This record gives sequence, C-alpha cells and structure tokens, in this order.
Amino acid sequence: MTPGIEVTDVAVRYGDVVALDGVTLTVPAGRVTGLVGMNGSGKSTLFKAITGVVRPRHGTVRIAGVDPAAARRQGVVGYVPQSEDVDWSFPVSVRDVVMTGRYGHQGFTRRPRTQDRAAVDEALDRVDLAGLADRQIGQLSGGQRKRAFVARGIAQGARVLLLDEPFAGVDKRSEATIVALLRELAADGRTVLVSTHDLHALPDLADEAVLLLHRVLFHGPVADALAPHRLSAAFGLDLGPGGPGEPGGVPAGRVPGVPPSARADRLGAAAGEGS
Ligand SMILES: Nc1ncnc2c1ncn2[C@@H]1O[C@H](COP(=O)(O)OP(=O)(O)OP(=O)(O)O)[C@@H](O)[C@H]1O
Repeated sequence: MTPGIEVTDVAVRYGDVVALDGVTLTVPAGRVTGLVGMNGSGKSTLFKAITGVVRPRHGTVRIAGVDPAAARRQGVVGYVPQSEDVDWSFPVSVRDVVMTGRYGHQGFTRRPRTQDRAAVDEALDRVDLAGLADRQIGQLSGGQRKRAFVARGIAQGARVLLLDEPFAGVDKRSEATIVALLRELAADGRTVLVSTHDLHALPDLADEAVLLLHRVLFHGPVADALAPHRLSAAFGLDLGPGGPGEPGGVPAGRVPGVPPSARADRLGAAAGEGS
C-alpha cells in the first residue's frame, strides 16, 4: 500500500527561527497517527509543509505518492484548522463550508452541480450534521465545528486528513464522537494525522504517536510515546517517576504551559488550505 505521507529530511526556517530540522517521517494509510509536541515544536509548520503552504529549505514531502502541489490540485489532502485560525463570524452556513471541499470538482465557475450537492449531503450525514446544515458556522459547538471541517474533507474526497488540535475547546462527549469518526475514516483506508496537546486523549485516539520537537524524537506505539522519559524530552518537563496522571507524574490531560497559539486568519484563508 502507498504510504499516506512521506516526509524526508525536511528543514523549515522562518528567518533565524528553526521550525523543523531534518524531519523524516512516514505516516501510514489506514491508521490514526497522533502528532504530539509542545507549543512551538513545529506541528503546524509540519502541516504547512505537507499541504505545500510553506516550502522546505531542503527535503521532500510526498502525499499518496505525489508532491504537495499535485496533492493540492488533486484534492488529496483535507485540512481541519485550529479554531483560532478561523473567523467563526463569517456569514457562511455549515453547508457552504462543506461545499468549499467541492471547489476542485466544479471547474472555474464554481457553480455546484447535482453531484456536488449529493457529495455534501453525504458528508454531512457521515459526520451527523445533516440537521444543522443551514446554520451559520459560528452557531455550532466546538465539536460540531470540527466535524463540519471533517465533512469538508470527506466531500472533497480527501485520502489524507490533517487535524490541527481538534480537541481544543471541545467537551469530552464531543471529543469521543470525533475520535470514533476519525477511527472510522482511517478504517476506510484514509491517512489521519492529528496534532494534539491532549495526552489523555491519545490512547483512545491514535494507533501510533509521533513526538516532535523540531525533529522527530519518537515514532511508535502510543504506550511507548507516553513513557515519562520520552515526554520529558518532548516537553522539557520533569515529569517525576510516573507518567501523566500517575503518582508522581503531571496531572492527566493537558501538559501545563503549552496552550494552543492564538492566530486569527479569515475563514476563507483557512478553508483554502489543503483544498
Ligand atoms: N510565520 C512565522 N514567522 C516566524 N516564526 C514562525 C512563524 N510561524 C511559526 N514560527 C515559529 O516556528 C516555530 C514552530 O512553530 P509552529 O507554529 O509550527 O509550532 P506548533 O508546534 O504548531 O505550535 P502551536 O502548538 O502553538 O500551534 C516556533 O518557534 C514559532 O514561533
């Protein structure tokens, strides 16, 4: 089977800031992979390199066997942005957001055809949002908003789904719904790469985990990624003798001191990424 994403020796800098340095990683299709790292470790930059939004100084990225530009043209990658990257007051409905996933199928007139409407309805059904399709996107809960963007990826026909912090601002019940959905989408053969600070969510969410700190510190089974010495290296913390939530370890859940960054692009810009 073609690997979902192959990143080879990728380096990205912003001026003097080294965001990624020698990142080599193969993300398999048919599994959910968790991308874990502290604030500023390069997770969003890795997503941007995969979607072709930033061009690495050196190294290569292949998505389902093609380069990021071709993957973008072919609609191979679906991107679910961080909540902070979306203007939720933008006057568009949930259906409109999902329809942006069909742009690549519509030709330059961007006029939805019957098959586009059918694909959008099917995607909304799949994420259980059919009943909320005509609501303004900002009137959804945090978890529903994430599912709307997942539906956009499904409508697009994306074989690779990238989710940037999908559990930030989402309650536990919605989180469980999203985890179940992502597992189903991976079981269909898609590649699912999810960045998260939420170590508590990781065992249910992911089949494997990548620890990132500008380079890949570890890639393997989730249980091994959660070993205290590995988390300590990834987060620069003294976690004590136990792992997260264990005696002597940091409290279960979010790692302290690593809040999601606050960025505020327009919905249109976010919706354009990866589509
Ligand atoms: N546009 C930019 N210009 C300059 N530096 C940047 C830019 N974007 C990111 N950086 C820097 O690159 C490094 C990696 O940032 P990146 O956003 O990829 O990390 P992250 O792991 O996604 O963090 P977060 O959890 O906050 O989203 C950080 O040091 C960040 O300050």
